[in-house]
Amino acid sequence: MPFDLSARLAERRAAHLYRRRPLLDAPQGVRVRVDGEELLAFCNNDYLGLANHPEVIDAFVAGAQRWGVGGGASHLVVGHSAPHHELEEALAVFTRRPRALLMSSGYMANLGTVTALVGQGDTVLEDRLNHASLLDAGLLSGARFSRYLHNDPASLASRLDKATGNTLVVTDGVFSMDGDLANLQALCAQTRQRGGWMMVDDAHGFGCLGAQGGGIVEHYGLGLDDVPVLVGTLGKAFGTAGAFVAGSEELIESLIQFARPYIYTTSQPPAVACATLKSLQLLREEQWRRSHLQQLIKRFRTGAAGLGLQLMDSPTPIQPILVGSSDRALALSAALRERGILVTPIRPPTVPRGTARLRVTLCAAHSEDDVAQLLQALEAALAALPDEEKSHEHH
Ligand SMILES: Cc1ncc(COP(=O)(O)O)c(C=O)c1O
Repeated sequence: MPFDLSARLAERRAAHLYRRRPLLDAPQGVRVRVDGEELLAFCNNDYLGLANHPEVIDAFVAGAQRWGVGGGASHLVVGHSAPHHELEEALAVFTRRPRALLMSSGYMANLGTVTALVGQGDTVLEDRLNHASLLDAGLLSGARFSRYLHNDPASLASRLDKATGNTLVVTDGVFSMDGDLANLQALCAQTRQRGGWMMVDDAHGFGCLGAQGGGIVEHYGLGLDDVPVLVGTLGKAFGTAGAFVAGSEELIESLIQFARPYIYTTSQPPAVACATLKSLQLLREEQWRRSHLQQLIKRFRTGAAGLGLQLMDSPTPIQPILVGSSDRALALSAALRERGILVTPIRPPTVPRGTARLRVTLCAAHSEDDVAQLLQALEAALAALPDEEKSHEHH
């Protein structure tokens, strides 16, 4: 009997780490039907409310009529179509980089970029709280792989001093499970000083940070020399699907030549690129989405602090409530659900042990009333938890 899968599954269940998939029976949005229940949701990454925007849907439908459905081949064979190309040009303008390359997902963009840039004899240094796709990419690359303390330029500097070969420093722009920003100015300065290259995955910053939604590099005013490798994803604030890498002409040409997850996969449906072109336009032009989101973030943080909840240092729509143990996170999420609110618990190994949390995400499609409803439900849910479940301490 080579595989004892049932023992592995039982172990996961016993540790309160078993995952199940809520079944969504509605378009993505603020009011959804999940597992047969109508719920007010605070857990998707559709930060600007574009996933279900009528103009984005129209662009997608018109794109399918004009270009068909399937990409049909990989980009290097005959799958690179005019909408993909147009989107790449628009993304280069948007990111103020010479070029951009469209990828099928953020996971693949990260895997493809890191593995194309470093290999045996090189070094890859990552924030210890980076997204799983970046950590997997570092391991797969075959380069010497080391993780520095979260957002700590001194910890990065000591590793840079020991680095060999080409050195790639990799960080999330906005940390996906905490919502805090990378300390990019200091990290970039250390990296440049010691001849490394900085790669930023700004999956959660694009659309939300910066006056024009240009993400963390716009927020800090960082150029190509500071961040030569910039990754963004299109399934979050853009509301569609896919990802991109932006940088120099040479970087993009190198990825086309060497990034295996780019080369050996079918291109995304061209209609998705048509939809993304429309959502990019809305994301840039409709500034009110970002300012409304900022209002909601302020309202939530003030209310949650008033309830004594342990928040994180986050100026972004990702507003986790630290709970501690996995069973407490599950209990609080269930208590909210009984009150008509959906907030998913996040448990190890997605976050470090003892830091299970409810990852509240806010979205421009929420109203102030929705946030007030969430706060009321949180107050009632906390009061209803059994005594041992009430502590807000960080275990
Ligand atoms: C920081 C970060 N990078 C990359 C990804 C992966 O992007 P995608 O969903 O497009 O694969 C995610 C989440 O999905 C993320 O949070």
